[in-house]
Amino acid sequence: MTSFVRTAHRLVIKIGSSLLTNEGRGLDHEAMQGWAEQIQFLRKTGKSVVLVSSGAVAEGMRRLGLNDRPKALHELQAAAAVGQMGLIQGWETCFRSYDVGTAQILLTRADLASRERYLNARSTLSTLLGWGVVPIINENDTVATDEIKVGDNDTLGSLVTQLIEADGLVILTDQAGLFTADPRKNPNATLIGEAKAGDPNLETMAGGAGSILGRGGMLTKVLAAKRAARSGAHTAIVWGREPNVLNRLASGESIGTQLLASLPALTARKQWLGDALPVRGSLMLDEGAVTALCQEQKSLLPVGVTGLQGAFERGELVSCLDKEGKEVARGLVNYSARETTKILGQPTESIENVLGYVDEPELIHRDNLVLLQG
Ligand SMILES: Nc1ncnc2c1ncn2[C@@H]1O[C@H](COP(=O)(O)OP(=O)(O)O)[C@@H](O)[C@H]1O
Ligand SMILES: N[C@@H](CCC(=O)OP(=O)(O)O)C(=O)O
Repeated sequence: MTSFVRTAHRLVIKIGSSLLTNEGRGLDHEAMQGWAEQIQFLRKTGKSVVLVSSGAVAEGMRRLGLNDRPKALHELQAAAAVGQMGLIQGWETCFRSYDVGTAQILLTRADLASRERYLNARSTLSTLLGWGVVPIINENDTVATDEIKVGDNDTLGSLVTQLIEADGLVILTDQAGLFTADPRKNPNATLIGEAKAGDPNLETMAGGAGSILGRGGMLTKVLAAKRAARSGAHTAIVWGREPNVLNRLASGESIGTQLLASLPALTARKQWLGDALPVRGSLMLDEGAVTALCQEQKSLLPVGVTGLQGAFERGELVSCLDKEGKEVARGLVNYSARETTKILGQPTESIENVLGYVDEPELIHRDNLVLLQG
């Protein structure tokens, strides 16, 4: 088993809060220096690296002397603002010692959901990489509210992987990798060396965060791998304190867990459509519609829809669910929820009779549809 990192050209490396802040005791400058040195080594071997760094809230809590994560949103946002200063200062100092420039990029889901801002972020990141600068990304926690936030940096890391079309995502965390169960709770859990990204069994093994510092736990990492795989990228989940972890991965040593992409990459627009936009509702599909979408590469017609949920508008993203409620696809819907309620189950020829007009013959056109296999 060889690590995919060896042949990757463009990598996103994500480092979690508890690793960075020494389990909340304060930024671990020595460890940061070690990762910066290894990233510099990777860059010297011709790889481009984008860093996704957590730790703003954890470091803010330490600087403010808070023992518990603030519950009030304004306090959480303020703590993140305090901690982000230390975080970026720390990274700047580490990379500066190797004469490498850094850039701070703070994003929210709203930035990624707007096609224009998404493309802007992409060209800024490409420009920085072209200049040999290491972009350091975090969520813009100081302005992020529930409606516009990504919520955890594993997800953000996978969105950035898609954004820059990286071929690998490396998640450094506080466990050796993905285990068959949370090793903090189950001492008999064993490490998974390699699996297929998107394998639904992985989601049942992965639990929540291990400490008050972490956000998503293993589940968000497994889901991040699934998303990254949609753009053809592989994911490694590894213990960040493993000596020389990044250099060893780059030399091909397989450490931790590798979740490998097995499907052809979606086009950049379809990745954006399926992952960056918020889902506004869902459509329940009959078996014929699921077959038409998943096996026959067809558009979704109203006749194959048996029900819906949500108050979506025309042009918004909706989930397509099979009879068991499993999401099989996502797409931009041509009719609002109000209109869809009236035409569901109807043949396309009846749309005009029922609504008095026809916007499009399909409920979701194939070009605006993303299949979610795996
Ligand atoms: N199946 C699993 N394998 C490994 N760790 C797991 C698993 N399920 C849950 N976890 C927990 O996930 C934690 C890592 O996630 P998290 O706390 O969010 O860290 P990070 O800050 O690195 O994102 C581990 O400390 C562990 O307790
Ligand atoms: N944006 C937040 C990090 C959120 C997060 O996902 O944390 P983690 O699970 O430790 O990667 C912060 O900087 O505190």
